[in-house]
Amino acid sequence: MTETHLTAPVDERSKGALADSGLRLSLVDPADAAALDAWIIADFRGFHGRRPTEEVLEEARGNFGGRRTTAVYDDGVSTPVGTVNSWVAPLTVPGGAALEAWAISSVTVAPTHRRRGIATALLGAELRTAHALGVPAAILTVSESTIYGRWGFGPATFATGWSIDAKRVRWAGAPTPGRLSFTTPEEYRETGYAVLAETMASRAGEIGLEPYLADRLIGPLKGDEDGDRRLLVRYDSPEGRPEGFVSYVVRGGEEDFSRHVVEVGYLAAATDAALTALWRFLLELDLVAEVKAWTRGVDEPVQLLVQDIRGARLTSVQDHLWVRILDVPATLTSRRYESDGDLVLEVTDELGFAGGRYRVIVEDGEARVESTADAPDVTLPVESLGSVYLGHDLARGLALAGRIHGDADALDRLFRTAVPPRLSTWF
Ligand SMILES: CC(=O)SCCNC(=O)CCNC(=O)[C@H](O)C(C)(C)COP(=O)(O)OP(=O)(O)OC[C@H]1O[C@@H](n2cnc3c(N)ncnc32)[C@H](O)[C@@H]1OP(=O)(O)O
Repeated sequence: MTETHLTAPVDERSKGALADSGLRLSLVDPADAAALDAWIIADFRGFHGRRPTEEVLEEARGNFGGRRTTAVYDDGVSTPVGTVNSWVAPLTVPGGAALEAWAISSVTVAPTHRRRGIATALLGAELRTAHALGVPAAILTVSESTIYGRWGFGPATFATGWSIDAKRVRWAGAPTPGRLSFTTPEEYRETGYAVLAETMASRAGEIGLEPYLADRLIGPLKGDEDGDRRLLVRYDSPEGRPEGFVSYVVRGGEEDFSRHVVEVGYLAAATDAALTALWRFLLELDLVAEVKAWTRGVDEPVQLLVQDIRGARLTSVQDHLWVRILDVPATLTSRRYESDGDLVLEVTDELGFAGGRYRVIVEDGEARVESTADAPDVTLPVESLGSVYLGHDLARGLALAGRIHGDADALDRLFRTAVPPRLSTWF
């Protein structure tokens, strides 16, 4: 039987390193409810979440069944002192293909055991396992931007936050035909999966979502404090085709009933018509003073959709998806390019997965990648290659920071895409 992320054995090197510190690295059997519950409790605690109720645990056990779940145990301590899980997710790359990527989540180390190398062992194990299985890249979204560079990850997409003064802005976008209607997660789930799949496939940087990640966007999970306040509105084209939805919560209004605040949970739009219609719906809600949204793209057009541009304020821009390339030829040939070119890249990789000198020849938007001994045009660490891989315009800044050497402009021309990559959710 071919090994998969679920069946590959635990990484011997990390197991040995942890054993030297009296700790035990082990996979959690998804059928072992008690072990999985203890892992979930440790995971929630690691992110300062509340202790999960029985109902939340039951749901989470189902959600994590398809993931490789790894724990570090300090024998005698009832919950794991380290957690991580992983699965293989389709990452949309420029041109629209799906690259198999090793998605990593739930990296936690108990505060009682921090800074003893547990995360180092966990991340090393993940990367070696992914590499051994032939998965060409690893991806994650991060709690802090200071953690993952050391393991060869580079920030590859950025996410924006918005605050829109709903009393100030007036719709200035195109007409929005099509139909909006309230729905419920139960009623909409299957349709919502399809809309999400289309949305995710339409932009580099998005990932195909497991049912759990999709459910989280369509409707509340158990234990969601806002579960009974969350509203769901669908958009269907004039022809009746489902193309988008928005979930949101309305708060406030206590002081002044005409000044509620709308918090957008998620806005999915497979088409521009869905995007504009859903923004318009949010901005024109009565009794609302402010609309807040997060995890939008760096090219979110909302300012251009209203008359008073300053009524739509960008409140945050932050690194979001981080990419770790494990196989340079496989990743570079899977995406498309918007101009042709020929570049020799010297990639350095301290962890030894992806280092080497590669000639990248792009013709008609498709790349061939060959090992070469020719002089490099560009020398860069693997994390910088991860940063430019999905098309973001980061090459110049990385060159200024000394993290790309050589002809960064040529690298930029070859790798950058007209539409920047985006990841619109967390995982
Ligand atoms: C994909 C995700 O899941 S993102 C979520 C990450 N998890 C969290 O934010 C939860 C709270 N934090 C934690 O659980 C832990 O602090 C972790 C997982 C971030 C780090 O675990 P530790 O076992 O303490 O890390 P470890 O001892 O292996 O440290 C490795 C190196 O990273 C550094 N490091 C660890 N955490 C951080 C941090 N938050 N910021 C900066 N550097 C860090 C260490 O100083 C060490 O550096 P060195 O090799 O130069 O000495």
